[in-house]
Amino acid sequence: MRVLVADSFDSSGLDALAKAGCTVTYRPQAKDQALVNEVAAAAPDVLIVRSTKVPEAVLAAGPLKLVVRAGAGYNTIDVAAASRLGIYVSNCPGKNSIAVAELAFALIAALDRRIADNVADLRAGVWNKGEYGKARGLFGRTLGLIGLGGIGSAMVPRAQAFGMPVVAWSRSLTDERAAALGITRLGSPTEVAEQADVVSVHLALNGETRGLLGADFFAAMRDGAFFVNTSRGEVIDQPALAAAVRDKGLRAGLDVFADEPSGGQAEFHPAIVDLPGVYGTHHIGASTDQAQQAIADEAVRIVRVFAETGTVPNVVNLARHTPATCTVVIRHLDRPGVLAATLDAISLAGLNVQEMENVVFEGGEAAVARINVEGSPQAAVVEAIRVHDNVLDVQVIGL
Ligand SMILES: NC(=O)c1ccc[n+]([C@@H]2O[C@H](COP(=O)([O-])OP(=O)(O)OC[C@H]3O[C@@H](n4cnc5c(N)ncnc54)[C@H](O)[C@@H]3O)[C@@H](O)[C@H]2O)c1
Ligand SMILES: O=C(O)[C@H](O)COP(=O)(O)O
Repeated sequence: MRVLVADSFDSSGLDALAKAGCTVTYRPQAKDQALVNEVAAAAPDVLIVRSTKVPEAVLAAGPLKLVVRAGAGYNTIDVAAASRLGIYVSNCPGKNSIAVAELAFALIAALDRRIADNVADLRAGVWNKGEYGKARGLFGRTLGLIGLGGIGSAMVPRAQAFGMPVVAWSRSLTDERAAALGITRLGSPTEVAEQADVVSVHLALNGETRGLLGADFFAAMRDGAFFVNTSRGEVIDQPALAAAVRDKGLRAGLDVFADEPSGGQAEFHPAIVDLPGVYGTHHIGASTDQAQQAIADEAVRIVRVFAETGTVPNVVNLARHTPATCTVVIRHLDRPGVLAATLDAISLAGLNVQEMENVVFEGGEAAVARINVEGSPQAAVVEAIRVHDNVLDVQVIGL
């Protein structure tokens, strides 16, 4: 299996891929047209990336079968194009959650004590205990979480260790899960904004979450509250946040920015980072040795399973629902030609097969095929399948 790795990747992962028999091309700097050229030249089966953008031109440049996002968020991959081209997209869910939660807490503590300003003043020869001695402290202040997936969940025990009550909004959070976690479930992001002293955002970026937190959300936040975003810059309306920083004394810790560079070094100067009270970091949430090792292990596991079984762990772009309207269940003797004849009958009837499986009973004498089709097989089609010498029984179940 040929694997192109187009981002920095833990060396243990490169070694493990080679040990698994993969031919590995490592091009951590390949971006844009250079990446298109690398895919065309290396003809990889698998592309592994971190934040490197994977547009349709990259997907179409070679015989790719699988793109592995060595991380959590896959918004930088044109998933719709991958789906059209029949290319799997997988990610490594949960493997960097602790690292990101650690950074979010580092930002929260840094905002409270204004650590970055402390450091800058001291380096400039200014001693100012009078000013920097004014901090409210975190104990007893409420943390509001928006999104309670891998990272949001990792925030909860950390907040509890700091003595911070937690309120949260997440589309799938139930009262039962909230009670089990020892947190309070709220009904909307705005309610979180109203009730929290510190808000931390942990949403995936997609069509529904882009720009989700705008002027109304920041208007609902408490004066002087803290806002931390380690998810994606595009989830928030950055000018609205900047206005809230200026007008109501919000402090913000931002690890991610709209239109940030996808590589390790570049010119980049978003206006918001110049505001007093805003601490920006360089999209480093996942960048700990521990997290990158765990990510590499998972990316290698995905490639190995794919190479060894043809199935792919953690796929994010399989259809959740197909247009199938019924399942044709064929109990048959496990002989060559049964499935071919069945599919011929289905095809001749103009029915479109959506999904299928065939399971074999112990001993290998008999098997059952389940074929989900779009459309209703007429009695004649069912009979055409049933008359095959090795078919025992045919049943049609509506979906
Ligand atoms: N700063 C970093 O280095 C860093 C590292 C890892 C992840 N991230 C970002 O953080 C995000 C969250 O990571 P995670 O590991 O917790 O992912 P996750 O998939 O476990 O959680 C995603 C959360 O987003 C919510 N969500 C998704 N679509 C939604 C929608 N349409 N409406 C409402 N809620 C929706 C989910 O319900 C879930 O709560 C990632 O998608 C990624 O963008 C950043
Ligand atoms: O979604 C992720 O996993 C993070 O944003 C990490 O991005 P990175 O791999 O480019 O550091």
